[in-house]
Amino acid sequence: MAKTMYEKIWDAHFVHQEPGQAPLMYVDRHLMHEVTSPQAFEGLKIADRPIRNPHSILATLDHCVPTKLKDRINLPDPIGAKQVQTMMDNCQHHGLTLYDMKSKNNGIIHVVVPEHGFVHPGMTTVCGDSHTATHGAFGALAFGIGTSEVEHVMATQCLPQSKSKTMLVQVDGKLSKFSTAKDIALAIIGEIGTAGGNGYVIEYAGEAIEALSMQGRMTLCNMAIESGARAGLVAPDQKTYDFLEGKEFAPKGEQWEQALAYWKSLPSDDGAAFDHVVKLRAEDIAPQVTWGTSPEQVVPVDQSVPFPSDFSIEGKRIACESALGYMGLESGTKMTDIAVDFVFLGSCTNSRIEDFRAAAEIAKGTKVPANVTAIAVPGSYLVKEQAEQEGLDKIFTDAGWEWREPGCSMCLAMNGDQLKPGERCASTSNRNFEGRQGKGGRTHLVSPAMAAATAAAGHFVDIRTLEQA
Ligand SMILES: CC(C)[C@H](C(=O)O)[C@@H](O)C(=O)O
Ligand code: SF4
Repeated sequence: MAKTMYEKIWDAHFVHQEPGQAPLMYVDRHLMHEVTSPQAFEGLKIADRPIRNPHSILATLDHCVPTKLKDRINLPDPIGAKQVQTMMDNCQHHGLTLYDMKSKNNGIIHVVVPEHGFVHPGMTTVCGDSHTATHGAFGALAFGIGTSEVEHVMATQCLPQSKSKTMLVQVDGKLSKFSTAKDIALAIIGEIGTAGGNGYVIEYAGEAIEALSMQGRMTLCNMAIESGARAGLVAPDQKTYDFLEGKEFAPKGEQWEQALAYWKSLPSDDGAAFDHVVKLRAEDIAPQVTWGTSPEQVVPVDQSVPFPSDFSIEGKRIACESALGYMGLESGTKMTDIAVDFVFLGSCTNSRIEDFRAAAEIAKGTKVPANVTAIAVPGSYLVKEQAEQEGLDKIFTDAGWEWREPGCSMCLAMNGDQLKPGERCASTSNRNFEGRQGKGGRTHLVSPAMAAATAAAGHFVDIRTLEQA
């Protein structure tokens, strides 16, 4: 019978099912950061259990890590400092690979892991972090788990998992040069809503997805979780293999050939049935900006803040009213008339080298207005190094941006980088919930190029109009 990629990975990792209980799935890779692991290590200690496969684990420090160099030596926040120290102690005790703040490999877990080729097509991958979906870009089944599950996986290398339904999101046609993977991700969420993916694993396919670079596919899969899906997947292809070949944790020699043969068997079979299919045309996807407090509250940049009456479903109408109040916005305001106080270029959605290249292209020769703060935060030290070699840091600092050390930074207010109440931010991250970037902070999600144009103008800009100028 024709199978989807998800079904193939599922079948290959099925271990056992007790009657009346969820199936047990084998876990290949376990990613870790300092926020969701301490209680799991504590649980192991109390039960006096070892870690079953320390080699399946790769850990980093990212969420609590300050991005100002001077603060990285003595962390100003005692809670963050304790989480960081606990992670270092736990990894040392169990002999785990940890990219700590002194490591040249340090950075955000979902940026660092692909840099070293740690996750391969067909692998099951978990992490106590919802944006684990990022690694679906490699055709791996990757998803976030809770802290008690982190402990369970460390002890057993298995996870009780119910089987998901399958959704195909097919994006046909060609994207305009102004739109990016981020715009595709936001447009999909705008279309299906933040609950649209509930109970599903999404496979992204179609000409526009095939045309994305590996980094673009990571951005897209990163946001699968924001549409409510368990995970996002893109079929592996030559781009995937080229990306992985030669990386530290990629198979070598004969094992590479064997792996390649397996990877090539993974894409969904012709005629495989999906439980739900959504189709979009890439040509229709304009640069997107969120106006509300949920990623689904999004419009193309040339449109206006909606009216509650635009929504026929009552829940969405109420959500619109509440979001407008929190965001301090009036219906009918053109998105391009909304001024910002802050611009954040970073997060595991958009802090890879291609993101900095795209933003720098627009930032070049511009000046951030005096009343705007713009920070560029590479996702890892390797991204930072590469960007500096290309002179991108200079482009940003010449334009009045701050150039920071890697970490989650202003994606979430956990490390000193945050908005003040009422401040408005154009952000390349993935969540615009109330208080996400600081209590009372107002977040608008955009692509890196849109963020750079916003930083230069002090308000949102339709980047499609820039070239004609
Ligand atoms: C801290 C962590 C549990 C959280 C997540 O799961 O996503 C964080 O990374 C986030 O983006 O909100
Ligand atoms: S960058 Fe943001 S979304 Fe990604 S792991 Fe860090 S906090 Fe979560």
